Amino acid sequence: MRLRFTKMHGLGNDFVVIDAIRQPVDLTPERVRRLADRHFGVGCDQLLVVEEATRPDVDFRYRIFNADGGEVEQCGNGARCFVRFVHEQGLTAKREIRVETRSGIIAPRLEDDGLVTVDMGVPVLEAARVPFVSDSDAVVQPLQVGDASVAITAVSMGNPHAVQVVADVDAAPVEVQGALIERHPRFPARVNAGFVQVVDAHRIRLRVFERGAGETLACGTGACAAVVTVILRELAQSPVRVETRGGELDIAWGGPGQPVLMTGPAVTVFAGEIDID
Ligand SMILES: N[C@@H](CCC[C@H](N)C(=O)O)C(=O)O
Repeated sequence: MRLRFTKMHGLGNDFVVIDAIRQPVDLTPERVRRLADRHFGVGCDQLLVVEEATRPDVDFRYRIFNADGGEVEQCGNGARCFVRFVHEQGLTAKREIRVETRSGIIAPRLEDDGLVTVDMGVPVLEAARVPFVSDSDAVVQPLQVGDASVAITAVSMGNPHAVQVVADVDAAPVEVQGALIERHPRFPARVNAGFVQVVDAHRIRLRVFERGAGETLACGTGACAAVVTVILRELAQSPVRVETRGGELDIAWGGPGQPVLMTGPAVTVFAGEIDID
């Protein structure tokens, strides 16, 4: 199978984007892993597939696969790249679009300055399985990770995140602890592990060990989950600028029951074709 693809990134979280509207695409987990391979394929953290909508009230369907081949529910940096892709490819002229994902509909908007704002939906506090909680036990929970007991907030942004607050994100044991948290029995579907340092009421620093991809330079849904966490823990207030190793994102959240708005860049790097068996 010969596939046309576009390589994109959002703050260094990189993607292979495939148009499945204008070419036949048949992906298996093995093919995803080969495309994502940085030595034998194109290389990416996630593969994004753009498809026709399956319902009349949305413009497109968008599917997300981690580098390990697993299909997942949501991807924030990918959502921004998705909008830039459908514009650059002439698939739509709309600046505000509605997109089906595995975890529901999101609404990204291409701004006049080229940045993209995405309504990422209402976060859910996993411990309580409700979007509105006042119970602090549900906000901060102990998790035994190897020899350490860490205090996590389990937030779903459509996909799962376990966020902990650390004193210094550069010194945080992201690789070692992130890998243990990703596969912790508390999260049967595995989880993205976030490490957040509060700089001041409107600025945090973040690293994320992503499920199915390892540590990435930035994670959009991770940034949303981190902001929800620090606001619920009363360590910060909306809006919050999130510093990642790949750059900065702006996140606004009005509190429980409200959607999270994420604004940041999306960049096209190159396009190509690849033969994949
Ligand atoms: N990098 C993404 C998240 C991609 C999916 C994640 N690894 C998961 O398994 O849930 C983002 O920008 O949100």
